[in-house]
Amino acid sequence: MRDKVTGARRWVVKIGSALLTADGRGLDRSAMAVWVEQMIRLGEAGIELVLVSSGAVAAGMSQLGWSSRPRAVHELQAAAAVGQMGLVQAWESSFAHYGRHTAQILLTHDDLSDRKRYLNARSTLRTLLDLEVTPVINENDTVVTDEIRFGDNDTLAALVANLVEADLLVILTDRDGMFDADPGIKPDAVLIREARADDPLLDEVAGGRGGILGRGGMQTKLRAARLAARSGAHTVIVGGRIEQVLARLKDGECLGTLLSPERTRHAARKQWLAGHLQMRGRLTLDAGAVNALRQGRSLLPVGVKSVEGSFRRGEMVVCIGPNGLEVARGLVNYAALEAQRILGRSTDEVEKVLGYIDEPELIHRDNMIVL
Ligand SMILES: Nc1ncnc2c1ncn2[C@@H]1O[C@H](COP(=O)(O)OP(=O)(O)O)[C@@H](O)[C@H]1O
Ligand SMILES: N[C@@H](CCC(=O)OP(=O)(O)O)C(=O)O
Repeated sequence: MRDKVTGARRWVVKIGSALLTADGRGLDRSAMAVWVEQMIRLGEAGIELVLVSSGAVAAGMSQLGWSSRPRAVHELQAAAAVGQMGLVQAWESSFAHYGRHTAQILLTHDDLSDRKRYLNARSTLRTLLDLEVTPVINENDTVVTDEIRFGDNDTLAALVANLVEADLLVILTDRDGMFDADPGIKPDAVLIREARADDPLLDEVAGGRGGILGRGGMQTKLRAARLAARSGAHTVIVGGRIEQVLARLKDGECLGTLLSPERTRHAARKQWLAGHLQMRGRLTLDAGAVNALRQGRSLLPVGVKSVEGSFRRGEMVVCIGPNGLEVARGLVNYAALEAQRILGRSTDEVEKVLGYIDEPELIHRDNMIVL
């Protein structure tokens, strides 16, 4: 029984090219339908799920009648642009059987390293999850080069897991999990059931590159598990063709390889916030807001008495109590000029003052450390 898996409420599921495209013969729609059925059941069990789907290049190659993966990046990008259409259509129509919608999100790593774009992507994803729409994410292959060359949706999936604060990253692939050697080279290799993501011994076993369609191999999956672990998420690398794989994972069956983080999600997030960012401004709060923050709630504009500094959306600010002492720090949802205009205002008034509303919170509790 894996309680970290059965207890996970937010999952990121990544499906690699090799699986999705039936080893190069176009999209495997029947396999997609089987995963969708399981994802729908997970949703019914109260799990929020984000899908990271590769397969655009492979689908495009088959639509264009190409039998071998091109080397030139512009050809890969063209194939991805063609294939992405079919890929999202296939997901959408499969979810539509259950009266559910999907949403296409194309991201690059740069989008997630810029704090403003990071927050924007995060609000969109949160909103989609609230609307019970399944986001289907792929790399924005038209504008990336290295990623498309190396096939790195594993890393993208891990960054998405950090972004949405997933509890669990499930990487579905064409093997049953991570073996102690590449099973393509050593047929008697043994499946690793569980390990710590940071275990250095794993570097040796994950040495090989992937197949002709998927490109990352186990190396990128291991790196993804380590990245996901930074925000406290567990990763399962598991065979996507195993019958009812997602449902059985949810039920706690020991399928695939479970890679665990060294820290809890809360500790990981705190460390990330504490270590990486420079303070750009100060918000002075009233006593009510200080209490709310101490009870684990978000900071609303209504509890803010003054704003100092020239910060932008997504930057780090410090929150000071009425006694002048620091209470919290966090990533702010509004730039300084806007924050000035909405301080002391109720949530209803924010939209009237600004003419729009990004988020009701000035700092969301997930983006804050209370001291
Ligand atoms: N230690 C290992 N355990 C399992 N598979 C491995 C290992 N090392 C290398 N591989 C290779 O990685 C491949 C899966 O990666 P990849 O082709 O990139 O798939 P995907 O498209 O699912 O990302 C497997 O088919 C396997 O040959
Ligand atoms: N983003 C591209 C390539 C990503 C890729 O190859 O990833 P993977 O198969 O998961 O190793 C695509 O959709 O084809």
